[in-house]
Amino acid sequence: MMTAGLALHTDKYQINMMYAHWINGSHNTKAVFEAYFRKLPFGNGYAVFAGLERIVNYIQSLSFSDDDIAYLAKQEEQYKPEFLEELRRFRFKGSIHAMKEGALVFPNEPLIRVEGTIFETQLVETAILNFMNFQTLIATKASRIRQVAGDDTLLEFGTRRAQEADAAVWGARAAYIAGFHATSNMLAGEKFGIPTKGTHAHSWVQTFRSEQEAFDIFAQVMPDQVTLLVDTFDTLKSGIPNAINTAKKLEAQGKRMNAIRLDSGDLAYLSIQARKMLDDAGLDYVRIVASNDLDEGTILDLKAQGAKIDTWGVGTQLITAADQPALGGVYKLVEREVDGKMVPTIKISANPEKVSTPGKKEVYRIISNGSGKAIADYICFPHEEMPPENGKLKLFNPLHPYMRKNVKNFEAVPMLTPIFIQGELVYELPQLEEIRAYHDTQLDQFWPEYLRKLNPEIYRVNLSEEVWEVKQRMMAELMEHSED
Ligand SMILES: Nc1ncnc2c1ncn2[C@@H]1O[C@H](COP(=O)(O)OP(=O)(O)OP(=O)(O)O)[C@@H](O)[C@H]1O
Ligand SMILES: O=P(O)(O)OC[C@H]1O[C@H](OP(=O)(O)OP(=O)(O)O)[C@H](O)[C@@H]1O
Ligand SMILES: O=C(O)c1cccnc1
Repeated sequence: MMTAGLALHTDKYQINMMYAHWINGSHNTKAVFEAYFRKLPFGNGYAVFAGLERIVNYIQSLSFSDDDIAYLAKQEEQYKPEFLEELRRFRFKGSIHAMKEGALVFPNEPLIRVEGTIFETQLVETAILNFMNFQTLIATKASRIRQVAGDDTLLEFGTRRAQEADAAVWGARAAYIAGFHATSNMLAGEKFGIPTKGTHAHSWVQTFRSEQEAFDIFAQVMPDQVTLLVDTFDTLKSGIPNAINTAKKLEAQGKRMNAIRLDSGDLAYLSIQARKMLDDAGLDYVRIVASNDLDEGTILDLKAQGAKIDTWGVGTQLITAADQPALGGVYKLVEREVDGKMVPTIKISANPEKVSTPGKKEVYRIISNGSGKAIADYICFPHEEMPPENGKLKLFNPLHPYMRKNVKNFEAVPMLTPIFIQGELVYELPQLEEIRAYHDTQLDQFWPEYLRKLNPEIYRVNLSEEVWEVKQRMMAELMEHSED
């Protein structure tokens, strides 16, 4: 498990740029970077921001150990010893603003803003993107699964097929933020306080002379918690009848079996049959858990088929975000120091969508006072007054001029929260339950058309006129220069 000692969890080019800045004497030049993604994953209408706690842990313990320095000293770049001494003294002294975990977030808005020297802001790029991209991706995937599952219980079962330990543990946390109810991963339970749940494997049944014996023994050990896996031999002919026998034996002791688990075959048909068999035996309280490569599509389909499943165990498809295994979040320089003053900077691309938006920016969520619902996200410079003095806000999309809207009677909620100010942690990390509750209030702030899984409405993310003008001016200037 990767814990402390993540200073070298960065790409070599960051160290090389730090070195070149140091040689050049420009390493203390101030810089502002913003992290954002350009495209929502899974065709969803929103993403669920996650990763901040890991980022905070990382920044707080960011220092180069003796081993790190020794390793750097061996590189073919032959970094000078004085540079390595500089790294040995290194502490992050910059400022970080970020969305809160559980926030609904949208393309092209800054999710994390990092300010400091070019030296420190460059170093942290790789790890910040790594944590933000993965955890936001899994939280968003979990949110989609939660939508189709309605009020059913969702268990995260992915560890054995996750892309290694960190992904399993932090992925379990991301899934919990977005509405999963428990995880099978005990370390995630211990570390974060996520409720843990477990049934048993086929091997439990296989180690006994009979399925009945296996069920009875397991049920005696933890009677009220027990969930019996019924598909080792024949679900309808042996698994469910044996589970019913066990449940009856428990009843005779005044105890109640929790559930059965189906893990193969036609889960719609089998769950309907199982429900009937359990109900006919007077066991209407015994619930039905299903697992087996479940995903949002299969769950939706199973529900449409009338499956009688109360609890869904979801592993591989969730923890690997199998239908889109990466979120393409980027970290772009938006301001740099020139002669002691901060000036906006832009990155041009042949693809207009990839042109970065210059200048350090704030994000406001514009909430209608009438409906309490979000109207748009509004990106402006920190010096721009929000809400404007006249109380009116012009929302415009210069690429689609017909999409103009004037809003009055709104609240402008600042979305970027101070996390570190000049190296000091100023944010109290919320309890996981608070994050989960915050996520629910976030969902409540959006009309259903933005939340639906299929072909959601595109939520507005608008630039202020000033930001737009600066961007246009800088693009035009660069074009002029390139024509020379
Ligand atoms: N009624 C159903 N409608 C749609 N999908 C289903 C239904 N029942 C099960 N599934 C899904 O179909 C897939 C079936 O997987 P698979 O072909 O491996 O069969 P299996 O029953 O698991 O067989 P095995 O016994 O070999 O494990 C799983 O992803 C499962 O969730
Ligand atoms: O299918 P997933 O969504 O990834 O969910 C987790 C799966 O992992 C287990 O199977 P596995 O064959 O690994 O072990 P078992 O012997 O306990 O069935 C479990 O029975 C589920 O089928
Ligand atoms: O508890 C379970 O049933 C479980 C846990 C992990 C993976 N599959 C199933």
